[in-house]
Amino acid sequence: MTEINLQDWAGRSSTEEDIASPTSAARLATLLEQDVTSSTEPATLFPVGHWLHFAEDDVPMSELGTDGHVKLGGFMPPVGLPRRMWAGSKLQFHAPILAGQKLSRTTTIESITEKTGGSGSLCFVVLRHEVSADGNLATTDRHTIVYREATSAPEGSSAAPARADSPAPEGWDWVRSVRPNEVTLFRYSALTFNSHRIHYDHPYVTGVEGYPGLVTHGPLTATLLLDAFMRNHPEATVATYDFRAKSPLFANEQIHLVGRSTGANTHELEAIGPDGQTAIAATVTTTES
Ligand SMILES: C/C(=C\C(=O)SCCNC(=O)CCNC(=O)[C@H](O)C(C)(C)COP(=O)(O)OP(=O)(O)OC[C@H]1O[C@@H](n2cnc3c(N)ncnc32)[C@H](O)[C@@H]1OP(=O)(O)O)C(=O)O
Repeated sequence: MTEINLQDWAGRSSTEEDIASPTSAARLATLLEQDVTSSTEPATLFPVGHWLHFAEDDVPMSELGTDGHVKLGGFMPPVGLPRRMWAGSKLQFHAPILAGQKLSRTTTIESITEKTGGSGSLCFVVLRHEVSADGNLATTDRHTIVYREATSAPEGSSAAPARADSPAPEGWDWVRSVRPNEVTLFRYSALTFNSHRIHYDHPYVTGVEGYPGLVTHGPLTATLLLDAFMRNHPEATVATYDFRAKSPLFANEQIHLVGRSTGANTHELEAIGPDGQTAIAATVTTTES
C-alpha cells in the first residue's frame, strides 16, 4: 500500500470567483449591530468581508465529512487528525473591496506542519489566499488551520453551562463586551455558508469533539474584535491584522474585546473570555493614527 505523504499537498493552488455581495455586507453590519446609514454609493465591505465569500463548504452533501466541512484528501491534505479549528490569520489590506466588484481568490497551500502541543498531536495547514477585486489585489490572507487529535474524554461536561463572567479587564485603552449566543453563531455560519458542526450541533460538539458547548467561530470573534477597534478608531484605515486563536470560546460566554495603542500606527488587541483567559491575541497596524 502506498503511504500518504502530506507534503505532496504543499504548493497546491486553486482559484475561485465570486461577486462582492451587498446583501452579505449588509447582513454582517446587522450581525455587528452597526449603525448603517443609507447611501447611493456602493458599500465598502468590512475589511475581512472576503470571509463572507468563496464559501469553502459550498459542495454537495455527499462531499462533506463527519464534521460538516469538505472531506479531506481533495484540495486539502488528508490530515489524520479529525478536529479542525481556525488557528489564526495574517491579513494585509491593500485596497478596499466594494459591493458589486468581481472577486477572484487564489489559494495556495503554503505549509503543512505536524507538532505536538500541550493538548496532543496537532497539524497546522497554512493557506495563502490572494483576493483581487476587479483585477486588483485587495487582500492577502495567510490563514492557519489546525487539526487536533480525537478526544476520548470530553474536555468539559456536556451539561456545563457557559463559564462564569469575569470583570472587565483594566489597563487597556478601550473595552467592549459582547456575548454571542446560539443565534449569533447560526447567523455567522449562515452568512459564511460554513457547515462545521462544532458551531451548531450540540450533541456532536460535546459528544464527538469533546467541547463543553457550541464553539464560537474564530473568524466571528476576530471580526467582532476588529469592529470594536474600528468603533474606537473611526478615522483609522486598517492596513494589517494578525491574530492567533489561543483558546476556544463557547456560545453564551461573555467576551471582553480590548485594545491599546503600542505605537503611532500599531495596536495590540485581545478577546478575553471567562477566567480572564486570552482567546485571541491580535495586532493591528493602520495607515492613519
Ligand atoms: C471557523 C472554523 C473553526 C473555528 O472557528 S474553531 C474556533 C476558533 N479557534 C480556536 O478556538 C482555537 C484556539 N486554540 C487552541 O485551542 C489551542 O491554541 C490549540 C490550537 C488547541 C493548541 O493548543 P496546545 O496547547 O495543544 O498547543 P501549544 O500551545 O502547546 O503549542 C504547540 C505548538 O503549536 C503552536 N501553536 C499553538 N497554537 C497555535 C496557533 N493558534 N497558531 C499557530 N501555531 C500555534 C505553538 O506555537 C507551538 O509551536 P512550537 O513550534 O513552539 O512547538 C472552521 O473550521 O472553519
